[in-house]
Amino acid sequence: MVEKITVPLGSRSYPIIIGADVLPSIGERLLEIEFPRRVAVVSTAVVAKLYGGIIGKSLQRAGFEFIEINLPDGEEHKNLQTLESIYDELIKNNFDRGTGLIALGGGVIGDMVGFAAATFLRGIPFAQVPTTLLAQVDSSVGGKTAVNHPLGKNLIGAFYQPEIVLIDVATLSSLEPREVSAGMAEVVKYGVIKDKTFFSWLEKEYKALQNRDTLALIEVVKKSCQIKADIVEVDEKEGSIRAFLNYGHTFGHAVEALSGYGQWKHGEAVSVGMVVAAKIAAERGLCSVEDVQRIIDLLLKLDLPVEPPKHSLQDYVTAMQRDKKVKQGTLTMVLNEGIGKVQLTKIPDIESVFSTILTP
Ligand SMILES: NC(=O)c1ccc[n+]([C@@H]2O[C@H](COP(=O)([O-])OP(=O)(O)OC[C@H]3O[C@@H](n4cnc5c(N)ncnc54)[C@H](O)[C@@H]3O)[C@@H](O)[C@H]2O)c1
Ligand SMILES: O=C(O)C(=O)C[C@@H](O)[C@H](O)[C@H](O)COP(=O)(O)O
Ligand SMILES: [Zn+2]
Repeated sequence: MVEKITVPLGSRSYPIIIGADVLPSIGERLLEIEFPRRVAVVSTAVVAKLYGGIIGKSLQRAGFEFIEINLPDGEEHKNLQTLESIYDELIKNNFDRGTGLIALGGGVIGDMVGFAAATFLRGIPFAQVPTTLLAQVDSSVGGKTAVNHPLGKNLIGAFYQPEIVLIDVATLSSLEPREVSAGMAEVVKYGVIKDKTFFSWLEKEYKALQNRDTLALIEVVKKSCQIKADIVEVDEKEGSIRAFLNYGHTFGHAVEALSGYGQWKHGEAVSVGMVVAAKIAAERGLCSVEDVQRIIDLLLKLDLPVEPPKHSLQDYVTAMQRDKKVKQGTLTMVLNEGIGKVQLTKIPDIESVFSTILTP
């Protein structure tokens, strides 16, 4: 069974293919969309060892010429130095405007390869082949590409859409349980921002997802990609409602940067960030304390953290002032109205708002 969702963006529209045996047909699927016949498969050693062979065979069968580039693994390597190593390989191998990139891996690989594709020769086509739950439900879709700066997450990047997203949920069988939980944080986010019924479904079905039941995984990936595609269709470059997808990220990104990239998984930091956002929402009467508790309970069931790491209030404030939703010095946060709906709220007084939440 193969599901297909379209991200409708006019001439830059693209398909998301979701199934449990998609990798062996990658070559044919890239031929169908007239992807360049000379490509670089960019991955990490771990993922290339697991899935590079299947992809290589499929590309070869379909007549593609390809090279493989393996990058160092982990959030701590999502930076300009690693990006430069991609350009180096492409230039050494004479990649030109008739070539393309394939991002094979988690969100770190997808974000970096997307940014390399956006900038190399001012833009070459790329395909997303996400292999973590987080990348399948979120990062491979929507065209946000970036690297981190030591002082802040994703501060250097571009909006650049892939030509296709090829999702094989069978790749999730080799994932560490901690990575499944991290991906589920972004899934919970979709329930809180957009769909109360989906949130309730997650409260009931979370075990099937943790056990990696194939049908449950396809269902959750499909639902998540559809919610994201619907938002991106309306607001590709975050002029308005796309910011809803940033729920939990203002505080989450501060946690990641302050703790040292890689110490907290992105999904774990978002988990804590959602709890913080929900508590602020409750303080302002936007949601009830029962709603906050429901969010906490679901995150705990998914083995996700709900308490922030200890950093000074001033460090948190400084980090959050670098959020991309700060304009003319004022932060806009995404706050939940109950469960299933969010709003954008200006926070001119970050320090006083967060001192109430962070001080026990
Ligand atoms: N662009 C976006 O819209 C967007 C959305 C959400 C998150 N992100 C970014 O995504 C990144 C997090 O992505 P992530 O959680 O996938 O982390 P990740 O890319 O670091 O992958 C997690 C780990 O899983 C390993 N791995 C990948 N696939 C595997 C598989 N099938 N089997 C076994 N191991 C596998 C990787 O080697 C890595 O060690 C962050 O940098 C975050 O900022 C971007
Ligand atoms: O696609 C989006 O828009 C998102 O905000 C999705 C987030 O899950 C993702 O982590 C994104 O990279 C954060 O964006 P940023 O603009 O805050 O860096
Ligand atoms: Zn995220």
